[in-house]
Formats: sequence, structure tokens, C-alpha cells
Amino acid sequence: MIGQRRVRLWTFRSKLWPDWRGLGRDMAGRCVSGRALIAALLILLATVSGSTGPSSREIWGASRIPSQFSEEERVAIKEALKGAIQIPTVSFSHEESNTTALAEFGEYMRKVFPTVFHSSLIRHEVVGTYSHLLTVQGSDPSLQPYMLMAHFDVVPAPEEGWDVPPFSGLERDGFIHGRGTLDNKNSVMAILQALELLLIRNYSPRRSFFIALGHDEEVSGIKGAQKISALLQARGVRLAFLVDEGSFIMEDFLPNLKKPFAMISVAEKGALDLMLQVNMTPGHSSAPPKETSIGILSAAVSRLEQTPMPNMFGSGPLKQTLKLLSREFSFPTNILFGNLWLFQPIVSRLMERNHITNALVRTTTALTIFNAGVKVNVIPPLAQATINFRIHPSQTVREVLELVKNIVADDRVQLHVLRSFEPLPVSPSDATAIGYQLLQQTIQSVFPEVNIVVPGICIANTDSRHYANLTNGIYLFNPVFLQPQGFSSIHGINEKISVRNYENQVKFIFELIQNADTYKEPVPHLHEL
Ligand SMILES: CCCCCCCCCCCCCCCCCC(=O)N[C@@H](Cc1ccccc1)C(=O)O
Ligand SMILES: [Zn+2]
Ligand SMILES: [Zn+2]
Repeated sequence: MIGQRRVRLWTFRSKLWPDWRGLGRDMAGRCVSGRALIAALLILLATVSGSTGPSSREIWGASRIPSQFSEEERVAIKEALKGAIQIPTVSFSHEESNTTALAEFGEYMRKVFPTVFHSSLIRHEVVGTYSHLLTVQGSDPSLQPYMLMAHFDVVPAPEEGWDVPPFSGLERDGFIHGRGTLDNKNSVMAILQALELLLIRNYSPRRSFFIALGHDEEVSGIKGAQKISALLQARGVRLAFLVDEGSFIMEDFLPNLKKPFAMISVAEKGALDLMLQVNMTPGHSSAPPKETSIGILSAAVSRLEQTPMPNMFGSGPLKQTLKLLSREFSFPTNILFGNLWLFQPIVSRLMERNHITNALVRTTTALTIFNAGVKVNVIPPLAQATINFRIHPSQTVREVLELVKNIVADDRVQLHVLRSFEPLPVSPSDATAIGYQLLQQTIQSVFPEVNIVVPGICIANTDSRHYANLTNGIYLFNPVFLQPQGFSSIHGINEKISVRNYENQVKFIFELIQNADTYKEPVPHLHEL
């Protein structure tokens, strides 16, 4: 029955497919087709007048600065990133970081971007000893400011397994190698680099914006981002939106989808670090009791690992993500993703099959620390295990704790919450959401090969949560192409970015800053009034 229905649906849709695609594009917004028409006219005009084509200055307005960089600038762009990678700004733990390197990084930024740090338009403040806040003054106070964020601390990188030393910043085969090339010195450097290049070209913004560069994101953001946020709140700042790390232009993440798609995360998971502890009477191992602290704790954590948290597919932004992506798939995935009203149960199961997509549909349970015992012939009194839960946007810390208690179901296992925070509220991605729309438009102009932009969920955590008090528009997006191998290199080995990818990241921010000045609020339709 279902099989017959599936075939019928497919036949119906495949007949309509070409029309739907054409129609979809036209209906994506009159302004898009209008802009295409204007672009076509400009090309025609330029051809007649002997020029090679319309520049972005012509399309976006007379005062627009084209994102074209000289050979000399292109060399300086990549050399600046290499230098940043060579400073080992490692966050080891809450208590320990390489503070010498953090301070050196501040000096390095000032040296490499002199125009930024000497501009009369920019106020620079050091916050929490090592983090940086730049306030870029716009000329039009009626425009609400926004914020670009990044962090320059990195996770440790022992040399084993790396093709090149992780703090060498070496260029090889078109890639710059090293810890922080994707997470997240690329963004720190690209933001400052784009601004430096704009200022050199005498740019002055209409819309004010902030640049917040954190020094402790990899261990909490409490000394950096949290302090910057408090400072801005005390100044009464409200942000139109902010952009941080957390998502990419995805390539080869989904089976049967060869084309890249840009995912702007509009939601970020929460987190719960829970320590499980069992205390029993110690004793001689020659006469062990029936149950030991290690055995009881192992059984409890094993139950947690074997009992995944509920699949939350159907709530949150993922349905919209798949609906939008469905057009990019071939049969039968296009039918499944495009008709979730019917195929939701199947799709939610499919998502569980892969560890990355599984993380999108549920709160994940990761056993990360286990401690017990000191000597082979001593029954230890104490066994401890720490579990890192990443909480799905549709759940709360309290709900997860309740589920954990029910799964453990053993009073001898004590639960201690070490740290927890709720998922971020979902940021808007509709036609009126300025941050989302600006990112989408900029992606479309800088990366014409990327057909589709979708809202998504960030499965990791970022500094952006510390700014939730200042805006409801939190967008996580790095304008960089990422494959699954690149994802594994983040916090892993052989982290690297191609020179081309990095140049495009600079170009993207160069364009985004200018687009923020010229963004026009959409006019509401009559029926919405
Ligand atoms: C249908 C769409 C499928 C495509 C899914 C592809 C998903 C790819 C995900 C890529 C995510 C990359 C995330 C990069 C940002 C990493 C930020 C980070 O590492 N943050 C730390 C922060 C932290 C948390 C807890 C303690 C200390 C630090 C983290 O662990 O989350
Ligand atoms: Zn990061
Ligand atoms: Zn990280």
C-alpha cells in the first residue's frame, strides 16, 4: 500500500519537477528576479560600452567598494593568517592557558592590521585581560548595530599524527596547516583583514558594528565573551543580530547529496556535564563483595549509553532544513524529505544512522571521563564518571536530568551537575530576519556555486550564548567549505584551510559589512498589516 503510494507520488512529482524548479525560483521573491533583470541589463550595457561586466559597485550602488584584491594584498592576507597560527594560544583548562601567547596575539593583531587599530572610527578595548572588543562607529545612528564574533584560543595539539607541526602555519599544496585554521583564528583574522582592506579603501560604515574576539571560548568564554557581553549590556546596547562560528558550507555530509549547501545555524544545543559517583566500603581484593563501586558505576553509565535520549525529530528547525534541501536530492530522498508529513517516521530513523545527523535529532550522551581505583589489590571506595550531554533545542536541562535519573535507577549512584546551560532559543530565519537575510544574500553573491542556504542546528557550543541577552538574532556561520574530514580535524589532527577558502572568507566579510549598510527592511505585504 505504502509502496504503491510512494510510486504514485514520485510519478506525479517527476512530471511536475521541471516546472516546480522554474516556478520555485520565480516565486522565491520578485526582488530576486527583479535583481536578475537589472543585472542582465547592466551586463548588456557594459558589453555595449566595451567593459567586461558589471562590478558589484554597479549592482549594489555607486559607493560600493569591489572585493578585488591585488596580488600583493593576496600574499599579505595569507601570510597574516600563517603568522597567527604560529602563536600557540592554547586553552588547556579553566585554570590553565598560555597567557604569554594570548598577550602576544593581541600585539600581533595590532602589528598586522595598523589601519584598524589606528582608525578614528574604531574604539578598541581589551576586556578580561586578553579578549578584544572593537566598536566601529557608523554614520547613521538610526541603524541598529550588529556584531561579528570569533575566538583566538585553540585546543591543545600534540604533534603526533600531524603531517606538519600544528603551530607551524606551513603552506603546502594550497593549504595553510595548523591548529586554529578552521577553529577559529581564520575568522578572527578574516574579520580584521576585511576591515583593514575596507579602511585602506577609505570605507566608513553607515551601520555601527562590534567585533568581539574571545580568548577562552575553548574552555567556557566566561572570562572573555561573558565579560564583553556584560560591558555592552551596561552600555544599553541591543544588537540587530550577531554572527559567530558554528556552521559551514557543507560538502559530502549527506549521502546522495553531492552539491554543497550553506547551513546557517539558527539554534545551538544546550549542555549538561554530569558527574556520576558511587561510594562503597573499601577492602581487600582477595575477598571482593558481590558488587563494587566500579561495577555499579559501569553498569549505570552503560545503561545511559545503551539508552539514547528520545528522538526529537519533528520539533525545531531541522524539518525546515530537510524540506529546503529536498530539492537538491534525487529520488527517492527528495520525496522523503519533501513530504515529511508522510515520511517523518522513516526520515527520523534515517537521521539516527550517522553520528553527525544523529546529533541533530536528539540530546547526545558522551561518556568522557572515568576514574576509579589506585592499586590492583585494593577495592576502591570511590568511582566517578563524567558524562557530557548536548541538549536538543526542544529539551531542557531539567528534562534531561529526569530522564537520566530514570535510566540510572539506582540510588547508590549520586548525580552531581558540574555545569549546565539551556539550548539557545531558535533565531528567526524568515524574510524579515535581517541577520539571516544578509548572510543568505552575501552567500549567494560570493558563492554562486552554492545553490541552497538552509537554517540549521549547531551541535557544538560557541561563545554566542553569552550574548543571548543582547539579541534574538544569533547566526552561526563560517563562510568556508567543509567536508567530513575537515570536521574531524577540528579539535583533531591535520586541521587546515585552503588559501582559496580563506581568501573567500575575507571576501565574504568584506561584502557582508557593506551589505549591512545598504540592507533594506522588506515591505510587509498588505494582508500582514
Ligand atoms: C541535514 C544537515 C546535515 C549536515 C550536518 C553537518 C554538521 C556539521 C557540524 C559542524 C560543526 C562544527 C562546529 C565548530 C564549532 C566548534 C566550537 C567548539 O568546539 N566549541 C566547544 C565549546 C566548549 C564546550 C564545552 C566545554 C568547553 C568548550 C564545544 O565543545 O562545543
Ligand atoms: Zn571554536
Ligand atoms: Zn573548538
